Amino acid sequence: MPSSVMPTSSPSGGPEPTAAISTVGLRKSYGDNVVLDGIDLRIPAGSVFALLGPNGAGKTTAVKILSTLITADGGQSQVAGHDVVADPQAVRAAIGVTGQFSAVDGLITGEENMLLMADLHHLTRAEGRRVTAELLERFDLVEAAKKPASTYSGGMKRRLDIAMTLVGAPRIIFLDEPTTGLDPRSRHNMWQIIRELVSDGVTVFLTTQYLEEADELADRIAVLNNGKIAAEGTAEELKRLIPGGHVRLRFTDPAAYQSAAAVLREVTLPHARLRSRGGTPIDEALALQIPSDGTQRELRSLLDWLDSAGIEADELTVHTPDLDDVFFALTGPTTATGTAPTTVTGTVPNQPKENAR
Ligand SMILES: Nc1ncnc2c1ncn2[C@@H]1O[C@H](COP(=O)(O)OP(=O)(O)OP(=O)(O)O)[C@@H](O)[C@H]1O
Repeated sequence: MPSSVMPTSSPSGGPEPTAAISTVGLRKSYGDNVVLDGIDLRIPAGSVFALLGPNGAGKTTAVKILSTLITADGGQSQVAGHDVVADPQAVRAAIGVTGQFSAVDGLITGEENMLLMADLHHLTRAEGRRVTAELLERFDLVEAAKKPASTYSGGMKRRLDIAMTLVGAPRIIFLDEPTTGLDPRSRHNMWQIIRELVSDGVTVFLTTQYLEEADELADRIAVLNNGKIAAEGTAEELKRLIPGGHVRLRFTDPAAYQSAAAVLREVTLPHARLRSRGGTPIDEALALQIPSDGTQRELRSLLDWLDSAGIEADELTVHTPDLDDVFFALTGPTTATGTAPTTVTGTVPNQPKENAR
């Protein structure tokens, strides 16, 4: 299993872009719990960086250190060209932070929340009103502006939270799990907002549990595990690190499924869960998974083999590795708890060599 840290230098060999955020040997422990065990990061200005990791990996801890909320035990960090320990005020002036727990005060209106933020940033009254009006418009909150924030939906609250973060026009924004708990539409809206921020030149440091989110947004992704960066690179680079391609055969007839599974030795039948709805047996997991790199040559060979073995699936899909595969491969089996496989894995006997890994 790959565990090396990928190079962060510019692949073109040209001069490296200015780093908005960089860390060298960052360390943090709570008692015996070593949370960050020497983290090196270099995040170019104007890019989106996603920090992935299982629950408790230390993502929020990293955000807190870089945003000067807590101090590291060792190592160095620079944000917007300022050392976080030597010059925390300068760092704070350059950044915005939207945490997992909203800064929105539910008792006052959205507009009042924004004006409060403008006061905190020492904007004049007129400037505060101008910025507030502009941001409420931009985040589609004009209609709700005069209503107490407690009446807002989760997506509206999150938009207000980001709008409040932008009052100070930060060049670097930390978004700690910005879409947790949002429905798919609100999540896509938030992604659009993040893309717009980046097109304005803002650097985004994102932590997320959603691998799809990192895939959609991030220029570079780092996977944090056991206190270290297990891998770092673009989504494509990370996907290439691990084998995970497979062909999935799905059956609607349990008997056809079982005879195919018998042919594909080493199957684990208990994974196939038979369910009954309204008296009709429906098996959502009548699926077999066969390792494959998805090339035309391999697929042709696999189809020939399936024909010769008398296996006829109702659906055949080709899967290339996704970030889920990367995440599970790099962060170990314990993180897969609760995600019991819905497929069974078999090897194809007597197949041409390239089909059986
Ligand atoms: N103030 C604290 N005192 C003691 N331990 C802490 C403290 N803050 C965090 N930890 C521990 O540090 C580890 C990392 O926590 P952190 O919140 O950074 O993880 P995370 O990757 O953000 O997790 P999640 O995805 O669940 O938010 C956890 O084991 C957590 O229990």
